Amino acid sequence: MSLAALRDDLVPFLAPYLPSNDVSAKERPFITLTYAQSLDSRISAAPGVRTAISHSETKTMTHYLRYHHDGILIGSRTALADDPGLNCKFNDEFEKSPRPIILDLSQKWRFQGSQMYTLYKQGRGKPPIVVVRGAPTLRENDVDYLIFSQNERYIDFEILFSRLEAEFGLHSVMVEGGAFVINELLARGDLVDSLVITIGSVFLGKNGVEVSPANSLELKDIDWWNGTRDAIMCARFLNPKIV
Ligand SMILES: NC(=O)C1=CN([C@@H]2O[C@H](COP(=O)(O)OP(=O)(O)OC[C@H]3O[C@@H](n4cnc5c(N)ncnc54)[C@H](OP(=O)(O)O)[C@@H]3O)[C@@H](O)[C@H]2O)C=CC1
Ligand SMILES: Nc1nc(O)c(N)c(N[C@@H]2O[C@H](COP(=O)(O)O)[C@@H](O)[C@H]2O)n1
Repeated sequence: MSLAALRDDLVPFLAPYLPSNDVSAKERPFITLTYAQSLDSRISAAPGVRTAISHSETKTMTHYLRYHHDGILIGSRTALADDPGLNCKFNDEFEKSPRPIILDLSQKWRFQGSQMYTLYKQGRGKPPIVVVRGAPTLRENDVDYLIFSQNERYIDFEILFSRLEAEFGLHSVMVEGGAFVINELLARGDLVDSLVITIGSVFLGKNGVEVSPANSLELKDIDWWNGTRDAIMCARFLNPKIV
């Protein structure tokens, strides 16, 4: 299904928060943390339940962000629950799809049979980079593996992002979720260059999957966009520090 047209006013609104076109290698990529949340700070109606929060206007905005990023990162539970495509449908410019990056340390997710696989085979998406702990138990065709040591329970995002730049040449990565990943990155504001949050006009209730940082955080460079049903807040972290 094709996307709604991008609202004209979203282009100047988002411009200051997008990665630059500078392709020279840096220590790490430009990082955008972006997700859609309800009014009660939930990103899905219940654990493992794919939940549409964004209106078609803001869904198109997400594909516009995908158009502007080299990589798109999600946690394994989002990959398993949502079976997402993670491609770029903006103007049907599928070749501008970001490289999916799946944090799948315990190796539960499979590319074959996924929506990402179907899109890749149709030439409408890219194959993933799967982040694993230890040697992959099953090496799938067309998948790149980013291998961490068996001893590492949780991956330090600073190291992960540096490796994505150094080993895969990704200059920009948008992090879409899920809650576990978002909460971890909210605690690492020093690594986040832009924050783009869609707020849908819905309450998802107490069973919903909540996003919330461990500590209070202050923002700067805040701007708001109002759509038909959703709003988007763009910002940067003020005094980001490691908590
Ligand atoms: N509204 C929105 O914008 C979005 C909503 N969602 C929703 O979010 C929900 C899923 O979120 P959630 O359950 O929190 O799961 P996540 O998608 O955040 O995945 C969590 C898993 O990712 C791996 N992981 C994350 N961080 C690290 C790290 N630093 N080091 C190693 N492994 C890591 C772990 O996998 P392992 O278990 O292998 O160790 C962990 O169990 C779904 O319902 C989905 O629909 C998702 C994205 C966006
Ligand atoms: N922007 C946005 N709005 C919502 O309402 C959502 N539920 C999500 N979810 C994220 O998008 C992924 C699905 O992507 P495809 O449409 O399949 O390409 C999903 O896995 C979440 O990361 N995002």
